[in-house]
Amino acid sequence: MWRYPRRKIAIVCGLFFIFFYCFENFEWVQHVISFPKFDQISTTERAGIVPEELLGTVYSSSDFVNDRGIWPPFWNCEGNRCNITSEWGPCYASHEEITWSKEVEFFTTNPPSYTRVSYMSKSTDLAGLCRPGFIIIGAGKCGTSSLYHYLVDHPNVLPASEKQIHYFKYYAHYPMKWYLSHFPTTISFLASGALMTGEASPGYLPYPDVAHLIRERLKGPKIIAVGREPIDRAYSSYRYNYLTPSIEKMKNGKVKGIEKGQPDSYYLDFLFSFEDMIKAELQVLRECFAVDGPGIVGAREKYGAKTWAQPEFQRRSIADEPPLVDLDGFCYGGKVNSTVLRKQWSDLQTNNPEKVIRDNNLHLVQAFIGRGLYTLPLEWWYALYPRQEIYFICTEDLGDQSGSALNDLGQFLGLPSFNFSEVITKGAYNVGGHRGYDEEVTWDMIQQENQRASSQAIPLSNETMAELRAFVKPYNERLFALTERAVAMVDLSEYVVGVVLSVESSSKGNKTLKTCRINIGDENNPITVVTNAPNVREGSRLAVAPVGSTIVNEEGEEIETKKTAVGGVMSEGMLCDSRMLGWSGGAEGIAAQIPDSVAIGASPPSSKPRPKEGQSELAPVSNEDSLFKKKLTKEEKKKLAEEKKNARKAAKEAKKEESSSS
Ligand SMILES: Nc1ncnc2c1ncn2[C@@H]1O[C@H](COP(=O)(O)OS(=O)(=O)O)[C@@H](OP(=O)(O)O)[C@H]1O
Repeated sequence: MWRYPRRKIAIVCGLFFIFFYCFENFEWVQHVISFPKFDQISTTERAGIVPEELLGTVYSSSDFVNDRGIWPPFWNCEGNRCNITSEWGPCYASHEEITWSKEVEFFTTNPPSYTRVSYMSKSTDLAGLCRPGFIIIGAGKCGTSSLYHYLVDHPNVLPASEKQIHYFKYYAHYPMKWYLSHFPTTISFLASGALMTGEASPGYLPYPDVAHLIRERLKGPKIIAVGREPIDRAYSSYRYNYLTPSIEKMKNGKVKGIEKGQPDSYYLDFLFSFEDMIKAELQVLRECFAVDGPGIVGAREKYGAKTWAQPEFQRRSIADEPPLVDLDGFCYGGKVNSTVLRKQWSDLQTNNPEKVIRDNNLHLVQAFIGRGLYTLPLEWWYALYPRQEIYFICTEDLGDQSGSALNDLGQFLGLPSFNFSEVITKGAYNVGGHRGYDEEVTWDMIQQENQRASSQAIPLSNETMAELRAFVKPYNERLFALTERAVAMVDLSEYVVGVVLSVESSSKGNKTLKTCRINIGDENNPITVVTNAPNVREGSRLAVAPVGSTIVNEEGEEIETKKTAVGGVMSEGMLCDSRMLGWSGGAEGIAAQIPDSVAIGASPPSSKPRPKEGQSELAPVSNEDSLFKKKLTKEEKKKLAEEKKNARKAAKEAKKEESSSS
């Protein structure tokens, strides 16, 4: 038997390899090995734990309902009582007897505990495990790590054992018990007074079958999606998924023929530029989205007849809405983690043999733009989930240090109010291509990094940038129609920093207008801008959108700034508020203040400068109507007029009724 030990070892290793390959790649093998099917999983019949016992200890009855009267998901409660049978709140009852005083004491001084369950486990007993109350589904590189960490800092939210579990994408054939073992146990939930837990797997968003699986298996968690200006997202992904790991690989001598241990810049010659990759991807996407392109045809063929997708296909064809697209499934070479390079990139590689495209994570490296067309995957999610169960948040709002965006999200989740500002001001996670979802960087460091021009500017030629912007625009508009949130690009290069030389105030009706002479670079030819921003005075350094520059309104539409008469004076541009600059924080209609360190005539900085210690940032907000106020579209104006008319009619009728009854 052991005469040829090397051969034997090779055979055993080969068999192992074949087994794992088949197991990972062929569903039928997984069936033969037979993990319990989801519907075979029983909920435990054991008696639950009475939370009333805990009221006044770790829980208080007000924890169960927030200021807007919303219950956290899964809490089977009514009034002040929770219904305890086999399940309690988000958890399955534990088999263990719980001594509350001991447990409470233990969990106030210890982190939450997790049950370790092997993915080979055949047990269907979910006793002692809890389900997620929220799932952050992506998109990747949109701040999902920060959002997850901000949320789990809420005193009533417990973290999962890791940020991204990716169960529904990669491991859905493992038992449900394995998935739930990534969340804190029932005991730690109860003893810590937690109301929910959750996870953030950016790989969920792009896949229609993941949307369906989560809906089918969990029935309850709130879905949170994050979107960022698509070109920023694409560049972040280029750095994180391509540039940084490829340089690391070459630096460590893992690429044959390339010298190791050189400075980063040395390796750039061996890598494709952002421009190269974007051009190739634009071609792929154009082909894929053609009327009979694979994104549309593939989606129809794969999902058109599925019971859960069919109604949406039908609805869209009757309503004459754009067809559903399966971008990741059919535009980038098929399967996730596929090593298939689409023709456009393999051509690039053939023509530039000295350059490399890494062969792992190809699905991310090929989808820099695609992953930012958020509306395409989200349209599947919105078709499968009731609107009130999905929340879309913009990355640009995540850094709002007042915490208001997070407070709104907390309300949506049904959490008691919490000052998220304290958590956000500490910093952000996974910044600037740093690897590691749990790595926090302070805002000061982020600002320093942003100020280094090289890390800021997106390296695209003007033509490619314009082409890319035009390409993503209709998808941003579709996203706005779906979610009412805009992720439009702000091109700061068209705006200039100016200093106010003089201000003249005048009244127009109940508005106070200020006519400002502003030096935007040519001291002898200042421009005139009329504004009603309350925080403008002589010497203010501000950002100006001059005539000819583009502004993006709240609907995501681009409008060219024109010379316009305001209060009888010709205004040669407008002042920018934070939203126009894409800065987080800062009230609407308040002119963004630029620090003295930014030269007159230069473009404004891409993130909001932090005020110096003790320096008040802005003048008080005025209640006056603002020049920056949202411009209504024709339809919106019509709708508003109709609503006002109906309200007047209703008021009249009510009055009539009142007088006839008296
Ligand atoms: N609070 C806040 N505000 C604005 N932007 C933020 C915030 N937190 C994280 N980020 C930026 O998001 C990028 C990381 O996203 P993810 O954590 O989703 O990345 S990952 O997909 O999990 O790898 C990463 O982008 P880049 O720095 O451009 O790479 C982060 O800087």
